[in-house]
Formats: sequence, C-alpha cells, structure tokens
Amino acid sequence: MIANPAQKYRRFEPIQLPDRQWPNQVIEKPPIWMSTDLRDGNQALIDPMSVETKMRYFKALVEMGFKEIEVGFPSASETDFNLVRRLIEENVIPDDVTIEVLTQARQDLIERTVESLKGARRAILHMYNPIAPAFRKIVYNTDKAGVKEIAEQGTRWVKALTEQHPETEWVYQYSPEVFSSTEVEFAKEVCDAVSAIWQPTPQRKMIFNLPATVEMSTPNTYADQIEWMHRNLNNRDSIILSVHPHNDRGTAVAAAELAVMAGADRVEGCLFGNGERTGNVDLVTLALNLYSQGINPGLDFSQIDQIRQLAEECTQLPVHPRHPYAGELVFTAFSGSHQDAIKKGFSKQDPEGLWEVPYLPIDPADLNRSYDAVVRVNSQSGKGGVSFLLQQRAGFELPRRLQIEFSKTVQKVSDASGKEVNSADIFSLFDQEYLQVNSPYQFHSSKISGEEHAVEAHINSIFEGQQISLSGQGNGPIDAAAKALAQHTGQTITVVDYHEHGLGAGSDVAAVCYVEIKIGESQPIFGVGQDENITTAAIKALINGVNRLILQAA
Ligand SMILES: CC(=O)SCCNC(=O)CCNC(=O)[C@H](O)C(C)(C)COP(=O)(O)OP(=O)(O)OC[C@H]1O[C@@H](n2cnc3c(N)ncnc32)[C@H](O)[C@@H]1OP(=O)(O)O
Ligand SMILES: CC(C)C(=O)C(=O)O
Repeated sequence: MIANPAQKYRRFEPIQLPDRQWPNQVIEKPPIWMSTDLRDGNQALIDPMSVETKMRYFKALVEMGFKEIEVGFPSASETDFNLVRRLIEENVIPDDVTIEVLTQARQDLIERTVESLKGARRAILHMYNPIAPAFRKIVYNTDKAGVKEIAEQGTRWVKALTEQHPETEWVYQYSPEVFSSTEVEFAKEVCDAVSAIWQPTPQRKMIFNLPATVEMSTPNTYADQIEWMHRNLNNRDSIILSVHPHNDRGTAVAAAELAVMAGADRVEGCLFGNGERTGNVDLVTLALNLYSQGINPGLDFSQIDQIRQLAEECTQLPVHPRHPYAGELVFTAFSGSHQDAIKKGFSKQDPEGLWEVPYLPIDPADLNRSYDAVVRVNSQSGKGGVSFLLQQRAGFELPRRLQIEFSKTVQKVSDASGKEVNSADIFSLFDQEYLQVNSPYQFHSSKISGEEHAVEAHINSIFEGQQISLSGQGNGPIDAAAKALAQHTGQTITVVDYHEHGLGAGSDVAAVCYVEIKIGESQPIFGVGQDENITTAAIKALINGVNRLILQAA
C-alpha cells in the first residue's frame, strides 16, 4: 500500500530572509575548490581505496589543479594514516597544495590525527560534530549545550595539540554536521563559540564548512541559510565560508551555485559526484558550468575521458553515459532536428569567435573529446545527421535535395533494423546506391572536344554486355554527354541541378559531381560521379543517374 506522505514526512521549514541578496548575484570567479574524493568519496565506496590507489588519485587531483585535497580520516584507519605519512615523507605534496584530514571531536582521535600530520608544511585539520536537532535527540541524547560543548572541547584539544607543532602551518576547519537541518541561530552560536577559542584573524583565517550532510530542501533554502550565516557570523573577515552539499534531492549542483551567490567562498565535493548515498556535489559539473560561462574555473578537465577512466578505476563505480560534460553520450545527438542544427552550427562556427553550435553547451574539443560521436544516426534521425556523418567519414558534401533523397534510404535501413546505423554503414549504403551503379550502362572512357557552346562528347561504355560508343553535341560537356545518352535511350535527359567539389588533399585529390536529372517526365533523381578529372566525374554522375532511373523504372 502507498503511504500517505503527509502523515509520514515532515515538511522542511524554510528560514525567514525576506531581504535576501543572493538572487541578484552573478558568479564572476571560481570558489576555492576542495576535493574530498579521498575522504567523503572514499568512505562511501564498497571497497575503500588502497594507499597506492589514493596516491595515484592524489597525483591526478594535483594535476587537475586542486590546491586543497582532503586525503582521509587518519585516526580511523591504518590505510589513511599510512597514506598521510607517505605523502609527507615522500615529499609528494607540491608547495601550493594543502592536504586536509578529518577527525571527530574526540581527544584520542585528534591526537592520532596530529601525529599523522607531523612534518607537513601546511595542513587543514578538519573537525566535525553533529549539532542538528535529530542528532541531538536520536543519536546523542543530549541538548544544544551538549553538542556545543563537544565542538568547544574538540577545538581546545585541536588548539593545544597543534600548538605543540609550530613547524606546521595549521589551518583549522570546523563543520557543524547536518547544518542543513540545524536552526541557523544555533549553528551561528556554535561556530562563534568555536572561533572564540581558535581566534582566527584576517591573516590566519579558519574555515567554517556548512554541510548539507543530507540535502533537506530546495537549493534556494540552502542559499538562504548560507546567506544568513554569511551576514551574521562573528569575525566574518577572518572566516573562509565553505559549503559541502550532498545530493539527496538531486540538486547539489544548484545548491552549491546558489550558495556561492549567497556568500560561500569555498566548495567541497568529489569528481563526478561520488560520495555518501547519492554523493557529494559534482566538482566536474560545477567547474565546467563556470567554464561554459566564460569563467576560468582554475581546474583543468581538458582530458575528461582520462579523468573519467581514473575515477572509474579507483572507485569501481561507472560514470553514467548522460553525466554532464563527461558521459559518453552527452555530446551526441540522435534526433533529426538536433543533428540538423549541429551540422549547420559547425559549418557557421567562426574558429575565432564565441562558441555558438546549437545543442552543444561547450566545444567537445575543449575536453579533448572528438566530434566523431557528436552525431549518431538511428530511426529518429534526419538528413542533417546522415549527411554530417557522410561528410565526416568520406568528405562528401551532398546538396540539399540529395541529402533528403539519401536520408530516406538510410531511414529505411534503420527503421527495418530498429538499430543505430554507423558512419561506415552510411558510407557503404551511399557507395552502393550512388557510386557502384554500373548497369545497364558501364562507363569505360570519355572524350570531350570542341569549344564553349559547341562541345562534342564521346562516351565509350558497355551496354548489356556490348561495347558501345555514344556521341552528342551540346553547349557544354554535360549537355553534350546528356544528348549522347539521350540518343541511345530514345528519351530526353534534362539536367535539373549540378554541384561539384574536390575530395581529399594533395596528390590524392579527386572531384565529385552531383547531377540531378530527369528522363522524359520522370521524377528527378541524383547521380554521383567521382574521378580525378572533373569532366569525367560529371559524365560518370550522369551515367550513374541514368542507371538509377532505369533501375527504378524496371
Ligand atoms: C558526515 C560524515 O561524513 S562524517 C565522517 C564519517 N566518516 C567516518 O565515520 C569514517 C571513519 N570512521 C571510523 O572509522 C569510526 O567511526 C571511528 C574510528 C572514527 C570511530 O569509531 P568508534 O570509536 O567505534 O565509534 P563509532 O564510529 O561507533 O562512533 C560513535 C561514537 O562516536 C561519537 N561521535 C560520533 N561523531 C562524533 C564527533 N564528530 N565528535 C565526537 N564524537 C562523535 C558518538 O557519540 C558515539 O559515541 P558513544 O560510543 O559514546 O555512543
Ligand atoms: C564531515 C562533514 C563535512 C561531512 O562530510 C558532511 O556533513 O557531509
């Protein structure tokens, strides 16, 4: 039986912030990024990463440009402790990168955490404790004063223990866990109490990280909560305001973006949204959303396929084919009108101008993705997609009416099979239908003589197994060749349309001609010819067109 949601679930109460400012803000620069792939991402894996895997992932994150990387929970596992030691002892951390580690507000755990960081040049020590109503009641059986005291006591321990190691530049980060469901006034009270102990200054800031540990509300409500904290926290100029959105409602990216508009300086998340349950906010999407707005995100995802492969190997979790920017299918159009617009967009795109290809929010080449997969053809596709693939694969630039004619052939095949038709199949269909039509006339050779407006065409061909020679006169080579063929067929041949272009490059260049013809009162049809010599290509096109008409009439 379906439960009555009104009786089962409590509606989230938004906070009152009628003079909210964030809706008018525009993001002009990237936030400070913090990758928690190796901590929040790792703690959510079926099989957590080994030290070796974490080392590989860490180096890749550094290459992507992350300057803050949470590498684990060293008081919780030997793997994480050993990783931190290796990073420090093997001098793997670049000077401009700071590692971060997480701990609960428990003395023994903080001691072990500080021990793991011995010798680090700079480190972010990140302490959390839950302060939300449900946790106070259900998990800790305490009140507001109880959880506030845990935060204060934990901070005192962190302060005392880190002061014993002045060789390290310590940055303190505090997270009031499940901030998203905590009364904002109480979250401020706890944070203010923590900063009163730590005593940050504008020169030595501390980080308050306000997690949507569980995403509880629409992103605008989270933005209100962040703006409220941004406006009300004590010593704001000594605080880096950080957000850590999870994706339980599927809106973590929006929540993070609105939170930055609301005053957040920093965003914590994971590549491709890995992390507890539905994951942390996806940093790839966030960064590339900025990129597509013309803002350099300060993270380099130009090798997106390699990065996706790394994440999949290390997490053992697949990235969805429709994942923004990175999924296998996200730059692929199957449907006809999309393909048509993309094809037109590519042909009109100014290489030096602003990106304007319809349906492609960014240039796939910026992520080192090829254009090959941009268009794929199935029964939902139209002429634009078919001709785009033929052009990409073999260089043929079909005139518009031939695009319409040929796409019907492809459509029949894809409808019959119910499957995708790839570019090799399309080329093979085109070849059979237009270039290999050697019957009843099989072209052998041709010669053109005479002058402009008085041209003679001589065509040697095989017709029904017999060698024949045809001659005709006209006001140009094609007209003369059409007259020669017309004499033999006994019907007028009218050339309705003609196009030509070069194919290939250098010494391999060939000419392709497209002629649209009618025999007598027939419907027009195309013939295509290809040859090193442009006139010969045109005569071949004419013969191929005549053959197709005769075959169709038979
Ligand atoms: C939202 C987040 O992602 S937070 C990060 C979560 N990540 C992890 O938990 C991964 C690593 N954690 C671990 O390996 C273990 O939890 C450890 C090693 C840290 C601690 O293990 P244990 O000592 O067995 O404790 P356990 O995990 O059951 O934690 C519950 C205890 O810690 C207390 N506790 C939980 N969180 C905190 C905190 N942040 N600060 C202080 N105490 C805390 C609870 O009150 C409870 O105490 P009780 O035993 O007196 O009831
Ligand atoms: C430790 C905190 C920041 C956390 O992971 C969360 O609340 O989701």
